[in-house]
Amino acid sequence: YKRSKRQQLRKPPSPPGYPIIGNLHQLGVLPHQSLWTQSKKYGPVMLLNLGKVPMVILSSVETAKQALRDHDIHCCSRPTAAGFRELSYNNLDIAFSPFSDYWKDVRKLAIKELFSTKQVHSVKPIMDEEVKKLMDSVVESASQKIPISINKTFLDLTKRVVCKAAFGVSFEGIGIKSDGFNKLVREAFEMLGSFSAADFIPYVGWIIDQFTGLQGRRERSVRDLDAFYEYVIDLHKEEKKQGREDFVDLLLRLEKEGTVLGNDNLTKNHIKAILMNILLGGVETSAITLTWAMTELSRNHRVMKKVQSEIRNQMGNKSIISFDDTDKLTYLKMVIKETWRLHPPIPLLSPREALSEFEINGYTIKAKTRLHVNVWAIGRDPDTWKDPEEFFPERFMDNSIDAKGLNFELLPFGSGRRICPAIFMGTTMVECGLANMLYNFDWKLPEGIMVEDIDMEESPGLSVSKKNELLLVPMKYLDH
Ligand code: HEM
Repeated sequence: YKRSKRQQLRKPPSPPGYPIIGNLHQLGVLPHQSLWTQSKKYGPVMLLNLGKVPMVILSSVETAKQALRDHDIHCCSRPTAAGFRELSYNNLDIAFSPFSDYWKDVRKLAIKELFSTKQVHSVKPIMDEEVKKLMDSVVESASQKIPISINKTFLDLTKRVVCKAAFGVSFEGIGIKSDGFNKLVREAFEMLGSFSAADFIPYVGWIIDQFTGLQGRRERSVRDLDAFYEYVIDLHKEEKKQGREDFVDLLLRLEKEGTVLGNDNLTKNHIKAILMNILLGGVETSAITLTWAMTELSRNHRVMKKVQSEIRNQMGNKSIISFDDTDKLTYLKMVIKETWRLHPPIPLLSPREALSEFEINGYTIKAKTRLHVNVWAIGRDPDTWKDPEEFFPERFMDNSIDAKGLNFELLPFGSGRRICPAIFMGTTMVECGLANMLYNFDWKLPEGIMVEDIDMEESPGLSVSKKNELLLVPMKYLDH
């Protein structure tokens, strides 16, 4: 009986690998790209063996739907991995915690207290103030006709908003230099996205991590982030603040009240782990989207002009566009969706782990298999999208595809039980940041740079940002 059961199992196709390491060497520096190339040969359900760990890559709308909708309950856990474990104080956060009562409770709490529509609305004054500061600084550069780094400008905006909203301090109040802070966040994302040999090769993997320096980098990243959380928490304990309760105040209050999540009492480590999700989730993903959007617009003059005239016609003579003004900006929303199609900030989504056996396309996915949905590949699939390499926002005109996790063609926020809980907050920051930059300024390339010179190279990590700086010269559109 056992043999006949085994014969019924159909393994997904796999590229050939080496003994011990399996397919580990085939991941490359940008795994979403190399896995996309492999999936063209081996199909939309592909099995790789990373040392001892089986990993399935799903690369089509249909297979993503089967996993994240039909079998979500079978694969809504997260695998343990050295990077996730160390950065999340042993999986005490939301994003990397395995499926458990603790995860259910902490996610519920976050949705109610941190990411609700009401909370996002309470952040509106902060967002308006920070956007205004950003516009003032860009006006300076415009008056001197000097190019600015779009990557840094947007990262500056999102970190200022997140620091104020979540940690209650202005960014300068944190005491880390701007570049140091950017590095801290980028390094953490690289550590989260790195494939650590210790996770895949028993007994000797850790030696490889020591040898490659990965272990040292990870320890440094954990230490630096920990110092940052300590500083922010101490600041909150010292001060008797008036006014709006920020995320840290709220978590400290819940700790004091003896809140229980799953079987755990909320402790300082739980708070730090949750702050890690807010910091990393909140700062980079939105800034990455904004930078790619400006990059695509700089390469597509027609789309740039069209979106600017929509914003300028609709907004009249405002000085700042608030996030509740963006409802009418339908073409802007299409531009953002098109950016997410070609440049999803987390191109392989965060990994899932199968809790029990199930089937996709008739192939057996065994319990404990690690799953990744390659949303980057889905966005470029010619069976789903006409001329997929072209940046053409109008493709969203005659359909109701949105990015909220129900249309499997476009999954920048994932789907199912693990979907990003902060879709509203993320979308709001992106729409507001982009609308203001396009409304207040025209943009041109620096002297001697042609459109063909704009590169699209990506930087590795769990989230994938534009590797090189996009430099653009702002020109003030109107004096309000
Ligand atoms: C444009 C902005 C954003 C994008 C594209 C994005 C994308 C994602 C993706 C792809 C996931 C994994 C979904 C899955 O596994 O199916 C995720 C999870 C998550 N995101 Fe976001 N995110 C954004 C903004 C934010 C913000 C602003 C925050 C918090 C302030 C945040 C917090 C989280 C958390 C806590 C999770 C873990 C959910 C869980 O595992 O239960 N994200 N996000």
